[in-house]
Amino acid sequence: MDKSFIRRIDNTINHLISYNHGHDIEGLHGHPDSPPSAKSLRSMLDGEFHFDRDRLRELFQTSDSFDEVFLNETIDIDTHREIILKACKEIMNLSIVSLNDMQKNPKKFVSWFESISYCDPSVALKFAVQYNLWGGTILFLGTKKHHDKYLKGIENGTKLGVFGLTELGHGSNVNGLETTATFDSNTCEFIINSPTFTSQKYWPGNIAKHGQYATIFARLIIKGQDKGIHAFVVPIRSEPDSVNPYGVILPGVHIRDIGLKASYNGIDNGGLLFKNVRIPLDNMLDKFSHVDQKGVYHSTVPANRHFGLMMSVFFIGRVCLSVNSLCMMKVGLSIAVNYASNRAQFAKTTKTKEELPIINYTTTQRRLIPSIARAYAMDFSHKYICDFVGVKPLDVLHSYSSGFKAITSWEAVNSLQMCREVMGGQGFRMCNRVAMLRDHADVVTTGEGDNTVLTQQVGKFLLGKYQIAVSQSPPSFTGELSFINSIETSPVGQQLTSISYQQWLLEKREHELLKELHSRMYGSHRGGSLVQPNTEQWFHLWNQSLPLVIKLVKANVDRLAQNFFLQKIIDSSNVLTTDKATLTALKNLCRLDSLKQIQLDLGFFVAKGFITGEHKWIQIEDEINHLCSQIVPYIQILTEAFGVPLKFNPLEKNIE
Ligand SMILES: Cc1cc2nc3c(=O)[nH]c(=O)nc-3n(C[C@H](O)[C@H](O)[C@H](O)COP(=O)(O)OP(=O)(O)OC[C@H]3O[C@@H](n4cnc5c(N)ncnc54)[C@H](O)[C@@H]3O)c2cc1C
Repeated sequence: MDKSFIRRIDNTINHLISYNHGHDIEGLHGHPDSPPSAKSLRSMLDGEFHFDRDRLRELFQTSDSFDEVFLNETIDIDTHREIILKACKEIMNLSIVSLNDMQKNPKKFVSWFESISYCDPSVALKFAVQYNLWGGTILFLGTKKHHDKYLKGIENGTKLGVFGLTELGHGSNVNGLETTATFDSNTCEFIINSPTFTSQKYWPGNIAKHGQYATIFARLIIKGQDKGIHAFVVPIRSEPDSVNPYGVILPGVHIRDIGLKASYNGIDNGGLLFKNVRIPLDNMLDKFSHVDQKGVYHSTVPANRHFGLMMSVFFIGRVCLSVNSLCMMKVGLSIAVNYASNRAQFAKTTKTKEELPIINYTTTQRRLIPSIARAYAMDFSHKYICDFVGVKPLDVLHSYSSGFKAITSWEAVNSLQMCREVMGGQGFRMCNRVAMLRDHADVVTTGEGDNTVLTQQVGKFLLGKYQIAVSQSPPSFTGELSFINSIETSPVGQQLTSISYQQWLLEKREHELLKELHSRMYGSHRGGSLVQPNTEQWFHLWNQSLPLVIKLVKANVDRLAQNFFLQKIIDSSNVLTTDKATLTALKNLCRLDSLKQIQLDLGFFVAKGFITGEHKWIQIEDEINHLCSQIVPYIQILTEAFGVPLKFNPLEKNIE
């Protein structure tokens, strides 16, 4: 997005809107004349793949595989797992996406993944394992021979598989994996071994019951030399037959069932150990490196980049999990908004008989509306991020997917907790889904990379870019940091709801935090003495800076989310069918989201002198209340636009 364009964003949006609609948006105060168009909002959120989304909604409504029996009665986990597999097969039968879409049409794939997240969350996670991870390793790390052999069966569910990265002893630090794949020059095979108890593959779905194959990440050992972590396809069960629909466990493979979990009990997570399991040479996924018949190792990438490169291809999987948590949040908000709009408690005065729907209470509005604003911001952001695949470098995409996954899933958990509370006792009932969704969204904060650990990767990426920029004379900020070049020394105005002012605050915060982190790590706090990376001193400094890193990543995501939201408003204003009231609603949501994020970090802005004035704190409260009061009349339109299928929106009808 062009920087100077953003800088004049208030004027620009006004101009674009008046150009298209003959109306000055700043002239709109109070409620717009008419509510936003549910149809326009729905079409923005459904995006270009709305037909696919509708086909899925239709399936969910009509098939009893999506009836979520577990919400109404206790079912054993085995039954649950079978229901989930059946539901996945029905989705597969629609043939909406192919595995190749992860590479060729990621936006379509992510949109599909978000749509399958409306129903029992185990369905989406089963697909995350089968398509994104097991399928993803074959697609991204394998070559033609692997594609020909596996992709079709993965897509239609006849070859179910495992993504075996995490071990009992190593979760976040997967670089420390212990499983070995030793090349045997006599037979030209690899021997897969779990040398210790802690080296067992631990957690992956599809282990305990359904998986026939596993992609196993293991240390490649050739002639006693450790060549680092590589990926191998290892059969773990025999071909299915009429007696054993998922085959029998193969010799040398040991499997355990992880059992009941706090959520996702439709997934057969397990532990997996290998004792001298032999696999042919061809089972090495050899996109980046291979071993020839003579046992000579060949690689197209430097050893120190090999593992990082293997992991970075999972960009789309991480975006999928992020939109998965976003979808759970949207569903929860839809349910809670229905409840709050219909549930009446207390009258305005003792003389009045009629009780007020709880949505009228400011606290209810404050618990729901800022999250709705965030949901819109995150939705638009993820769509633009998908557009960057193949355009922006892998490290930038990795930074986006990691930062947004962390901030979105954390927000989803907080928001779903708020939804639960807004619904009082009804929020506890499984059949009302919100508590169930909260417990599932929770796992997204850990899966596909623990959020806290992911933020460190984003922090290191930003720090590295900053170091390159400031080492030049004069400093030159490009790419992801180009926003720094044009931050004004002081804001043009200080009106709290001015988009330009909000943008200035968000940019200033990110820049200041980055400067602070750089100063700690690169020595200006210690008179400029440079700390060598990969030393104990560097570790100590980095460790001390971790809370700062999380703040930085939040700042980075908030700034980007505002940019993406503004881009969406501009793009929508160029679509003649987008009416004025819808654009006004979007603008209010954008302002509310930015102001809410600023409020959450008010101490920083005040301490830095970016927000001044004795009464500013209360003015921010009032502005947020005011924006919520502007939005509340059309709150149901905003959540209806999320398009939650009736079956998954239990309070669409009355409380039972
Ligand atoms: C339901 C579920 C399904 C899963 N499916 C799969 C799968 O299909 N395949 C697969 O391979 N894996 C899977 N996983 C594993 C998942 O990827 C790991 O749980 C995750 O990477 C975190 O590892 P861990 O659980 O060992 O946590 P740990 O690494 O033990 O982390 C515990 C805590 O320590 C903190 N921590 C760790 N290192 C640092 C550090 N350097 N700095 C600061 N804090 C740190 C983390 O933030 C975290 O809060 C699944 C997990 C779950 C829960």
